Amino acid sequence: MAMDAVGVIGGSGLYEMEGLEDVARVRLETPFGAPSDEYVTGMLGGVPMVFLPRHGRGHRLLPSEVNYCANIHGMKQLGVGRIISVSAVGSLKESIEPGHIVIPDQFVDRTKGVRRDSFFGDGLVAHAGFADPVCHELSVLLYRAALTAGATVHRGGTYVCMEGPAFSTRAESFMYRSLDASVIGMTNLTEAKLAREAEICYGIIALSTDYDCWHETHDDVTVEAILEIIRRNVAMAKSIIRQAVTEIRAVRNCACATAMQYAVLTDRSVIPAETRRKLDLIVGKYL
Ligand SMILES: CSC[C@H]1O[C@H](OP(=O)(O)O)[C@H](O)[C@@H]1O
Ligand SMILES: Nc1ncnc2[nH]cnc12
Repeated sequence: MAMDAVGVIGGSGLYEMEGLEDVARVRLETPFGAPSDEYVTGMLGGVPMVFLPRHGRGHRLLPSEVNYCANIHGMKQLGVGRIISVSAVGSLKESIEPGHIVIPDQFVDRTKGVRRDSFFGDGLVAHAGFADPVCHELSVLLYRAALTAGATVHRGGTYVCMEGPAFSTRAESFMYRSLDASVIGMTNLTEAKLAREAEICYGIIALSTDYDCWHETHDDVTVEAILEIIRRNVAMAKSIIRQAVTEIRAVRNCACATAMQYAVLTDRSVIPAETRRKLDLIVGKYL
């Protein structure tokens, strides 16, 4: 059996992935609309890879405007079994300094229902288990790869996913700290939910770029400061990916691949034909 591809979703500051062989650009349509940009497919150390810049090339899409459903559906169409997200995050802990890497394993949802975060609806009800929202095996792999690549890396932690686009108020930032959350960003929770529904493993390389606005002796977050830290650390993120890919196994042994096996509630006889068609790639095998 051919190996599943590894998808990389590049966040702020990561719009291209160099070093792939046999590169092709693929423009896809999905039943959920258009993805953020063309996918780039290629090979890395013998592993099939698919890259997509989350906000589009040129960073054109707000976190709330990204069509996450289309992005994940496109990854599924291209045979992706694991997604590595690369993201910029604000730090909510003193010990997570700008320039450090975090591999988050939990989320707090502060999105506002503006963005679509489920493939389901339109006559088909399903509830995915999301107690452990990222793939443990993939996260361990990313943690080890980050150590090998020479990063200062924090294993685990809670990612607060806010709606944006404005950054947090100081009161909000203090509130997230009181929850013992580790980092804050605007994108990853939505992707993790959809990846779970699509039975794709999801793991995060989060680059700490700032101390948000809670720190007494560091400046409040600005885009300029974020971009400067990303510029200095983007090579590290790419080297973590390259390292991780060399150790990825052909077969997935985690629960992600069968996550939706018992998730569909709707009586099969009442699912509208159009909805069946739309969701065929996601849960067709269970209907
Ligand atoms: C660059 S400012 C805030 C922006 O950066 C993060 O993006 P991504 O998660 O795609 O790396 C954050 O979530 C915001 O979208
Ligand atoms: N402080 C912050 N808040 C939200 N998203 C971010 N991305 C990077 N830094 C951030």
